[in-house]
Amino acid sequence: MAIGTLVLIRHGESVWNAQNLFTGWVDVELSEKGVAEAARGGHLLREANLLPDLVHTSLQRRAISTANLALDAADRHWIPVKRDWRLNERHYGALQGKNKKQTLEEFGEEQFMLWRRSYDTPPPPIEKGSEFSQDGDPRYAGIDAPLTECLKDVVARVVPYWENEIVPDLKAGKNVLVAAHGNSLRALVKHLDGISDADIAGLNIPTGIPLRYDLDDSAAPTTPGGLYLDPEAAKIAIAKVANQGR
Ligand SMILES: O=C(O)[C@@H](CO)OP(=O)(O)O
Repeated sequence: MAIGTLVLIRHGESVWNAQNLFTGWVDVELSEKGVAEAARGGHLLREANLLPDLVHTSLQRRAISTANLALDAADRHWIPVKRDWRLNERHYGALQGKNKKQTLEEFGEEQFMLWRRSYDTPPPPIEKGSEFSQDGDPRYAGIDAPLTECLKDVVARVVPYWENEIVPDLKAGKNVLVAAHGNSLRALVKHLDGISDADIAGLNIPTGIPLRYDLDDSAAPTTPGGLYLDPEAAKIAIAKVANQGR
């Protein structure tokens, strides 16, 4: 059986993306623009005749809503869904809820970029019980939820999920949509494309634009980097993510 096609989609713009706040595990909703981006993502899937048979999402509203809106627009709202915390955004520790521009001004460019894009430097841990902490959230009952994460920590949870949960669906011939987050998708793309720990700092994922990966029988990409369904819009949106905080 031919292996299915993989499509990754980062959620549409969230209300905290619009306000330039570190978000992580805080469960914010899509902005109006994000709702439109998600629906457009679904139209792009339909135009490309890239219809998912199955969707994987995180446990966070912005990814779940994006999947629902995109699949609705593609007339695939009825497909099976699997959700898992391992596709969640990177936990941003004590930075959750903080403004990116103010953080840059307060701590300087070097520290800001270390926290935001270095592979193995996590932000300080969030204090349990503080305003933007997730302790007591029933969706994380039974897991050892992180209090902060660097990208390396995200790779350590996303890659096993990819291997054990997503690859078997692809190998069963299903086209799989993964609706997730900037940093959980950076972790997955790092693994798929074999990007080095240093080079991954320069990779950013735009909101709401489907990224197609055709795979060989071992689920390795045949086109490194995949193909955005709207490459021009992706280029502009990638630069916008890279420049957040400035
Ligand atoms: O705030 C976050 O959770 C992420 C994604 O929006 O931000 P960044 O791109 O700065 O890692």
